[in-house]
Amino acid sequence: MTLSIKICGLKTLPTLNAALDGGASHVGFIFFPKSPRNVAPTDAAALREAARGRAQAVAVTVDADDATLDAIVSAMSPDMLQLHGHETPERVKEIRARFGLPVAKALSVRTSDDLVPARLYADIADHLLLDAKPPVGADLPGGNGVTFDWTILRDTALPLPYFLSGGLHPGNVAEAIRIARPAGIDVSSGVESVPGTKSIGLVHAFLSAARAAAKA
Ligand SMILES: O=C(O)c1ccccc1N[C@@H]1O[C@H](COP(=O)(O)O)[C@@H](O)[C@H]1O
Repeated sequence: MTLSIKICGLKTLPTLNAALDGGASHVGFIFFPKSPRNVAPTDAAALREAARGRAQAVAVTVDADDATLDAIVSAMSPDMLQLHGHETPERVKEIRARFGLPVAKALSVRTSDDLVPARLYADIADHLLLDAKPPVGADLPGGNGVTFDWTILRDTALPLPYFLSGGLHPGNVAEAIRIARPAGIDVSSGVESVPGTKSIGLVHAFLSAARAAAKA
């Protein structure tokens, strides 16, 4: 199986290079001012250039309006958009048509009921991204380091390939892959030393654990 591996919330060249050298297929940049991983479009553009030809650059946004998306897309030309808010199927369709880019729609998951809306995005998004529901009172819709019960994915046929995310780290990614068999995995806080600061050692450990599990 070819597993896509996304390292998200990158802000610096050394950590981007760790992700690229370790074999990440996707690198993610967060455009959400409340996040400790937020980057300015111009900074993301420089990182994106460094990744060009080596990994897909993903712009992560949360209920962004057209002007915000225009600024991000024109500054850094992402390969993919990750919509991590409450974007409706109509809004996802509009964004995909406006930019002509593949879209991953994030869904917040706690129980199998939370997978039901996936069908609404079947002909509209290119991928799903299944993240755990944020804890009550959390400031962020993602990047909270929370897992959900991966076994619910065994009994549910989803209409699109999906990235599994939420609370993954070097110590649990192999089990997550074994249970869920996702098309891709995505990590942010699980490869950080403190929120917003990636650890090169953890990035390498995550990538090698994920690559080994994908081969098993
Ligand atoms: O990481 C963030 O700060 C963030 C902010 C706003 C939307 C999404 C965000 N990150 C995404 O959250 C998931 C899971 O993160 P974690 O591994 O549990 O920390 C991941 O898909 C990130 O792309």
